[in-house]
Amino acid sequence: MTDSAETGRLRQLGWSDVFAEQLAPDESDLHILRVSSVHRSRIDVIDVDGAADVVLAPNTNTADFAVGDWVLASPFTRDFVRRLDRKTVLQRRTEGSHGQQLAAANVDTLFIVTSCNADFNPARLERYLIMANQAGTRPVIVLTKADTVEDAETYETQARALQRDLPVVVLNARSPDALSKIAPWCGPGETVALVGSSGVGKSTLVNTLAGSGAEAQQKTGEIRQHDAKGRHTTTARSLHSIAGGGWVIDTPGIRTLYVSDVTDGIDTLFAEIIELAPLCRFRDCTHQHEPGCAVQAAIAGGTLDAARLERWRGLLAENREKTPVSSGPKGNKIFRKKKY
Ligand SMILES: Nc1nc2c(ncn2[C@@H]2O[C@H](COP(=O)(O)OP(=O)(O)OP(=O)(O)O)[C@@H](O)[C@H]2O)c(=O)[nH]1
Ligand SMILES: [Zn+2]
Repeated sequence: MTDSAETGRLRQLGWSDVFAEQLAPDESDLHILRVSSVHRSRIDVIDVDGAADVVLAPNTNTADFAVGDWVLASPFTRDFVRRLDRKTVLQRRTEGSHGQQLAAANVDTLFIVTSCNADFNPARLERYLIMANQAGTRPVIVLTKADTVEDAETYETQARALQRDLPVVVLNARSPDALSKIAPWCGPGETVALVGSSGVGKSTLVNTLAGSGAEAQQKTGEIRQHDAKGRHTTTARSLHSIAGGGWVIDTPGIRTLYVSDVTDGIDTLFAEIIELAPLCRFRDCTHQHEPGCAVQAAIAGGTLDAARLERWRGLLAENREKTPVSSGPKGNKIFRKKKY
């Protein structure tokens, strides 16, 4: 087992008990590494001292790795030994196939970025929230371009209503104080990622997070290394250190992700509807026309937004359509019509 000073340094990299508990006694001497980028035939890793090395077996499928993963390697040969189980994993559905592509692993907080303008779209934000819930990451809504509107509070109120206890941060991504507003989620050892449409300010925020100091530039900038043929290559790292001590994962794939097989995430997002359902008179109530429906009663009473119920239905239907039958969502039965 690594000594406590070493463990303290590993924690700066995002290491936690969830990973330490996975180490077998005979693995105590192995090199602990974090994946900083994934390429077609190799992975880049870092350790507490910066860029490190790992050698994958020939023909390893690097699609099984994600930026943010923890891996173990032999300290002598640098040979890859194994990948540790993930705390959280963000995946994206690949277009035209049923496969899922890994976007990032072990992300603690997902910043869902949108602007105080026409980009603000509750239905799309709900999709991102579902994805974060499903992945096990903590979602935070970041409302950018607050400096361009008079009524930022209107957007903030709408964002807060999307999910219970949802943190919402309103800022100008170009202003230096943006960092202090998102700092609570970016402390030492914390890993964050950003999603959102083009132009909402994700790059601006990543730059703000990385800071502008020489050391930060060096840490987050491009890294030079030898490729398989011994040539020097320059590659962009996807795991950037944050000025406050945390890490931001910024891979090309992560910025736009899709909804699929996310039943649990949907249940969390629409918790107030899920909690009302058992109060309906009929156990298999579809919440459309049945007498004694607690969901319809909440809409009539003004405590539940009818549009939200519709979006819940739409997302469940979409999820059912996109999810392979073998792992079908348990929520399907809600849609099975029954004659009374
Ligand atoms: N006024 C103002 N401008 C902003 C703010 N955030 C971003 N911008 C500007 O909006 C433009 C787009 O910002 P980016 O950071 O490139 O957006 P992005 O989300 O990274 O976009 P993609 O790289 O296309 O995904 C830039 O000109 C930014 O300077 C903000 O909070 N206020
Ligand atoms: Zn009902």
